Amino acid sequence: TQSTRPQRLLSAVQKNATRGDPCSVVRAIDDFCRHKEWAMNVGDEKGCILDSVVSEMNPAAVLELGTYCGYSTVRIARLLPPDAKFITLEFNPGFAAIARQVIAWAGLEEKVQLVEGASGDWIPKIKEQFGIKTFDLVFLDHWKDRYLPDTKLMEECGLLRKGSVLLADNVICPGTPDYLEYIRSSPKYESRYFKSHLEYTKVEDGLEKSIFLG
Ligand SMILES: Nc1ncnc2c1ncn2CCOCCNC(=O)c1cc(-c2ccc(F)cc2)cc(O)c1O
Ligand SMILES: [Mg+2]
Repeated sequence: TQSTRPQRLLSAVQKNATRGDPCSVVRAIDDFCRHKEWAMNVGDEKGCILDSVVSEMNPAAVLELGTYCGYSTVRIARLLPPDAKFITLEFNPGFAAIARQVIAWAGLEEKVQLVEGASGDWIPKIKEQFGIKTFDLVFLDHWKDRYLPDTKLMEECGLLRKGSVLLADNVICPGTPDYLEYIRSSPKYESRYFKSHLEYTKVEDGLEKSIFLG
């Protein structure tokens, strides 16, 4: 039977990366996506911006919306302090199955809780299910038309505190116009755009970093 692109990406990790070495897993995925098959990981260029945001925050509680193959999950988890809580939500069971194996190859399965399901269904249940009060950092990288409704949902569910950071991928390509309009005009957020490129291409894209002011 035909393999899927995520399966071929996992094979490239298992072939070229060292078990237990997150950086080699990140490098193997970037090499595969740059030289073999493009895939919608945040990539190396935007990944460096993600790394700097995570490192400067040293977050105790992180939420990722949209795991895909686990590339950004590994990038984030490798930088977290030992007892940090990190939840990543993936809707697609096929993607989730691959991501679990990529995260395990990096040796980070203890640091990440991968939950399968839709963000809109899970966000209201996170507090009770995982004993999390608020998130210090949320990385939005799922359906682009879910960024805005899910941000409002996180506000309503009290998952954000003064100083919580939302970091949104793809605000230019594919684009999240309603989210950008809301977050940049809302008095509840202080936003900044980090100009970059769509992963593995010369097309413009960027990350929007927004601090919740409470
Ligand atoms: N827990 C959840 N709840 C709800 N929905 C969920 C979910 N978990 C997953 N999903 C479903 C959506 O997951 C994938 C979303 N990501 C993208 O679509 C994406 C697309 C491009 C892209 C594609 C083609 C181009 F030509 C140019 C750019 C680039 C990117 O960097 C992207 O991130
Ligand atoms: Mg993305």
